Amino acid sequence: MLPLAPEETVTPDPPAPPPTGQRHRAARGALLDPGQLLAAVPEALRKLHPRVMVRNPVMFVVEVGSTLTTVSALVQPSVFAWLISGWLWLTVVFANLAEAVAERRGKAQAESLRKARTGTTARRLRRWRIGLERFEEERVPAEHLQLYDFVVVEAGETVPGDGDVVEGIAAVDESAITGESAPVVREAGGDRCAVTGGTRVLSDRIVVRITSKPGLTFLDRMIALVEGAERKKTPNEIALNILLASLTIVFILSVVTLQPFAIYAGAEQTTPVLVALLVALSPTTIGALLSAIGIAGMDRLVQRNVVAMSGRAVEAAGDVDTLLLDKTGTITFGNRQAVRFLPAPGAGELELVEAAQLSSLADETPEGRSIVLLAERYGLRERPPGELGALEFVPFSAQTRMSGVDLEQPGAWRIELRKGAASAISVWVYERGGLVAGEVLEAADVIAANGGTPLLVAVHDEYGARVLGIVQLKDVVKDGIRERFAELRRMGIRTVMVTGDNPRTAQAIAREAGVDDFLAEATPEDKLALIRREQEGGKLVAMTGDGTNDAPALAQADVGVAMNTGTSAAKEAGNMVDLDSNPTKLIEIVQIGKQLLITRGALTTFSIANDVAKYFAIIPAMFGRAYPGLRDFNVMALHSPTSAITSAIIFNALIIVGLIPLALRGVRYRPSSAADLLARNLWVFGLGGLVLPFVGIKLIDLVVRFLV
Ligand SMILES: Nc1ncnc2c1ncn2[C@@H]1O[C@H](COP(=O)(O)OP(=O)(O)OP(=O)(O)O)[C@@H](O)[C@H]1O
Ligand SMILES: [K+]
Ligand SMILES: [Mg+2]
Repeated sequence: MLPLAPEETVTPDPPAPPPTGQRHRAARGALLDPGQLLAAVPEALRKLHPRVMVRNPVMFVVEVGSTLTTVSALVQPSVFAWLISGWLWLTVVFANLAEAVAERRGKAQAESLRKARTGTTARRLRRWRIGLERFEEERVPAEHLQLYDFVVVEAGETVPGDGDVVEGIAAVDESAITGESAPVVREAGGDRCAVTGGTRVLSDRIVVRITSKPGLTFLDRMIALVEGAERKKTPNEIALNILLASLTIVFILSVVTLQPFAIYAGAEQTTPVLVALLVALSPTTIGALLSAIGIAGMDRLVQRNVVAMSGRAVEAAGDVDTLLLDKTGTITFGNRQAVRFLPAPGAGELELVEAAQLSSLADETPEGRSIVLLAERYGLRERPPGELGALEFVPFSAQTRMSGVDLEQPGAWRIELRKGAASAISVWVYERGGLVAGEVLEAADVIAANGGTPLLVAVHDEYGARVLGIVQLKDVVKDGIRERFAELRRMGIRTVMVTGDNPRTAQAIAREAGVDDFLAEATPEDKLALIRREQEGGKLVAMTGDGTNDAPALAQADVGVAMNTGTSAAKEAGNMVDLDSNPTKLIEIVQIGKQLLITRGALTTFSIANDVAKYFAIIPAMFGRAYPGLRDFNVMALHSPTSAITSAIIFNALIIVGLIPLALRGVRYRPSSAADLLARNLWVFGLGGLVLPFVGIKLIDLVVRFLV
């Protein structure tokens, strides 16, 4: 037993940071603010360090080119050389700016999370003398808490670390972490026992057992994540980077080998011209925005209160083929309520109600609680346990699909009561020498076929084993869930509803909700097997879960979203945590992942199309004099060779800044199949990428012609 009222009175902690519910909104509004761009300039300049730049091969080449051009401008000064050199440096700075702006929001968020962490003092409990059940409080800085320490948290105080409530119940303000200002209830025992360090207790007093090691709390990990300290390139990003780097190498080779031909043709080119050609041809737009796109994708998840442990998980979410969704709580509202008692032939109604009530006394599931409530309407009150002899409760488990109680007056009588799934109870009764009447099973089937869940109530006593009747549980399919599944289908994603419920109920709900497939009477092992099967067929699988028995499946899934209220085992196993603990969030996560992939694809298409167009501006300008035939290609009718090249480079730099908002916000898209999206992207971003430079470079040329 744990300690009770402490003797000393303790002054509460310094006031916790103000609820940061506004945080997300404020950050979102600031996304496209030019002030944000300006504020990120110092960071963008710091990133010019070659050690940082080299991580981005395309932009590193531009930086080297800028240096060469600057040297050449110093040796052979001209307005043209200085213009090119200046704009090349700007190109690099703009690329860094994209990344810096993307990181800023995470940094701001990390800052506000840090405030929730610092300065918290813990009221740690210390056993006063070995063997005595007396405890003493001591105050220690939160960072010094060890695994398995016990701490007291009272109204007005900040929870000093992650842990499970072992005593008491409290309203907790989790806004510092979730941004959600409505308080939540956390209580000892059951599924809602987890509290997170940095949240604030609003009422009452709880004792918490710490479950995180110092420096490894959820808050610490979240700070590291949003700050990007742990950001590693994802396999897709690495692959794209290799592709971009190879393209750049090809262009370097072609530009370098161009010079001998140029000299032969009597059109020797200067360093600024060669570098400009290289930069114009290289995929600088996507090279500049790639990392910002990834950071922004993670950030969009954080805005929706989802913490992804890796960028890879976000990408996987965008590629998911199969979505596993729980029935109860995800597709339906999940508070399955008892609505009716149906006595079996030969059994009395009150007999059934009483058996159902007794078997639910210790059943903390929503189903169990609702049975006790419904029984009260029959005038049955909970009785003091002594009256019933010795009680032994049998808790509900997803494996047994039943729960109940054994009552015993040793030496006198013994009664076993069970309630549960029809199949499970039938077996239980049969094993004890009884048989379930056909009428009962028929009635159960009718309930199931209408989407309800029948629970059979059975007794085993001196007269043998028999079924007393049925409790009908009702659950309602969430509004709008059908439309969401239709959306997912348009994206080519298969939805599978997984439930411990019987196949009839499952089928009825599956049809009503419009999922593609369902798995009924599923145990956690079945879930794991289903994921493996899908993966063997080359599919990427996403799922949500909260229980400890979901942990293996969460670990196996390509995208495993753990609920924040769930057990620590589930949170460790998954690769994302939903702070709102809303299982339907999985659908949004998939959409965010898709948007990330689509944005990256669209901007890559745009970037490469763009470079093709620049080719037409620069090549005729370079060789127009040596090969008059090329002048026919000078479709843009630019003022002069130098003006053409300068305009192309200015356009190349400006397009990066122009696309930063799109990279951060993500390309807007409507759910549709991959093929449709590809076609649309080719049209919009491919064609747009081809045409835009012609217009842009021409316009810039109209100004630049007066300079060079
Ligand atoms: N508290 C309970 N006591 C006895 N039997 C129960 C209880 N709760 C559920 N059952 C029975 O066990 C079956 C399995 O329940 P379980 O919670 O594993 O799955 P579910 O809630 O139906 O589906 P999901 O996997 O979507 O949560 C239910 O269909 C019901 O017949
Ligand atoms: K380019
Ligand atoms: Mg359940």
